[in-house]
Amino acid sequence: MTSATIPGLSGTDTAPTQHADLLAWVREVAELTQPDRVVFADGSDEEWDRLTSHLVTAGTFQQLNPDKKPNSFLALSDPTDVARVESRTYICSRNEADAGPTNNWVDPTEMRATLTDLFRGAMKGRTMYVVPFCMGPLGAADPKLGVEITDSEYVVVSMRVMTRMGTAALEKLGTDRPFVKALHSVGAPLAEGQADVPWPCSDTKYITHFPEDREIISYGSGYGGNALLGKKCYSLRIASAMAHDEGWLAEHMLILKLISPENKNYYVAAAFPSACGKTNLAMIEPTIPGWRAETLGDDIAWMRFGDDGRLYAVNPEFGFFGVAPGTNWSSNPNAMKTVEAGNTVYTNVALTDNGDVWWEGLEGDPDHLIDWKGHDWDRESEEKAAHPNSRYCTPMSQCPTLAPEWDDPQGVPISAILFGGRRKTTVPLVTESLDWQHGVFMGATMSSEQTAAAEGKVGSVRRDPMAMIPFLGYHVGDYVNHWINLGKNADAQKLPKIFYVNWFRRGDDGRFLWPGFGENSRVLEWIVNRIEGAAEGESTPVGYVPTAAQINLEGLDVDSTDVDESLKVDVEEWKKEIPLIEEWFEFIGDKLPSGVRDEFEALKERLHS
Ligand SMILES: Nc1nc2c(ncn2[C@@H]2O[C@H](COP(=O)(O)OP(=O)(O)OP(=O)(O)O)[C@@H](O)[C@H]2O)c(=O)[nH]1
Ligand SMILES: O=C([O-])CC(=O)C(=O)O
Ligand SMILES: [Mn+2]
Repeated sequence: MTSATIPGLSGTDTAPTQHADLLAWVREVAELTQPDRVVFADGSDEEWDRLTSHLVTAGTFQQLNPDKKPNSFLALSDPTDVARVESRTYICSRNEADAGPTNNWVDPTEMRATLTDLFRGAMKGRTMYVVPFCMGPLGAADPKLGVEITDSEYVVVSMRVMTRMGTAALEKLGTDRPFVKALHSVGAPLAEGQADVPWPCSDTKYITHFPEDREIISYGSGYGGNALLGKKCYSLRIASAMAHDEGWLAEHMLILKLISPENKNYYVAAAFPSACGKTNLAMIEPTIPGWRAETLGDDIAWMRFGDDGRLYAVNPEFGFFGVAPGTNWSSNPNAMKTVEAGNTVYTNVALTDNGDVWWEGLEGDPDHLIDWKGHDWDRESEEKAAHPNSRYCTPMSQCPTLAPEWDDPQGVPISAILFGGRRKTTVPLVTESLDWQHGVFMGATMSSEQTAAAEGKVGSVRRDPMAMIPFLGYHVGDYVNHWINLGKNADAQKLPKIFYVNWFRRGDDGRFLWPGFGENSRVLEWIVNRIEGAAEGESTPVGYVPTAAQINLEGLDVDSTDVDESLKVDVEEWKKEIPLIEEWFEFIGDKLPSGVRDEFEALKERLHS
């Protein structure tokens, strides 16, 4: 096929690919959506400059002061388009039963018909970008490719930061390699002569996944996980379905490398729900002497067993899309150094009078700001200057603690898996599981208070299996069973040990009982020592939990009774969890594996004996 048959691709341009399926799809989408022009994104610096200049002219971006934040930009979104929209997110599997009780489902034929209507003419007045990308190292034997078609320049520049995007990915596609189709529109066509708004989007939103077809279609939102389709949509929802079929794991996990005083490396993967501390832990600065940490990923891990029987993890991403509020030079200096290096897109933070950015929790005490809604803000203002889910989008390569092996297609062998949520009560600072099956039970029943990362009531507790509830591409019962089966088929000696952590337990007055952040290295040290058989822990009804005396608290300036409280296993509090877990298991239904039910019965017995 020649490029001339792609409507909108100018006659003098030729499509930079011979991939027949890709060209056919591009033509089909262009015919349906009727953009003014079609552009293949190459990921070059020249393209970045052109698109960021365009976004500045359009009012979407403000260029930040280059002395403070080189080559960096601030975007203020439409106030209705600030987070993932779980209520508008669908898993359109062929059979409703395969989507399971945690997902919205619509019959795929019906959903495609709805979307076809919405996409008809949806890109009028806009440019349609064809964005080839690769999740995970380009050097992988079987690179995981995708192409996002989008009418948002904001998405193109963000995808360049977050994924291996452009010519290199297009070359990997060759003429016939399979790829995930990821179609996106902000859903705001422009009539002839109609002026654009800085943040086009639609009141109608659909974030849809067709797991059997390995396809994503997203309409109406320009923000984060709704629009950067390589991230949650591909690397978790679609990839979790691939992983289930192919015997691997696609997880909502950071990947961290710990280096002990003896210079031994330990790789840890940790699943916490959105806005519960993954990015912070991924970039931890240990406070205990002799320990160092390096970063491999802050949000997503793909894990598969190696020939040696160990579980290896790679991070499919290329950048960090981190929560800004609370990030500062003391809580997360490495994130600060990463963004200070420039080349960063900030969304919904506040603008200072000297062209820098500010958010709640950042150092400095500005008198005056432009807040995330574009209004004047001063210290008397009642509204927050930055949206609680405001984000920075920044290249991983700028992270000062980046592990040298971050781009290795082999991945890194995982020694420990951490699950953790945000719980004010009940859940101890750290608990070691009895074995893999018990660890899977912990993950399957983990719970957390709702945060601002998705729409919904902040603070209410929900069950969130392995922090995957918004990101499962199939039935939650089948997912938990997949975890059980991987353990059954593995060499138990080589499986990572599973731990449950909670940095967020609180005292009566609402204060955090544990200082968290860099001090979490003390918990990590205990975990590593448990792996080495070199630390004590108490056997409790919920698993092995250290006493305050069993973790290294040297030099820590906190009330020791607070540490005791953070580690307490209160049997009466745990008994109150039982009906909640019961309810959760009923909700999952028949597909819940029997091994997990056995663990529940055993827990009940231990709590009552
Ligand atoms: N008290 C306490 N707060 C923490 C700790 N670690 C992170 N936080 C806070 O939790 C919030 C979210 O932290 P992040 O590290 O950005 O969370 P995340 O899991 O990466 O979130 P997503 O990017 O949405 O998936 C921030 O406000 C942090 O300041 C901790 O150890 N203790
Ligand atoms: O997906 C997003 O918009 C941001 C994110 O990382 C999350 O919410 O977990
Ligand atoms: Mn994060």
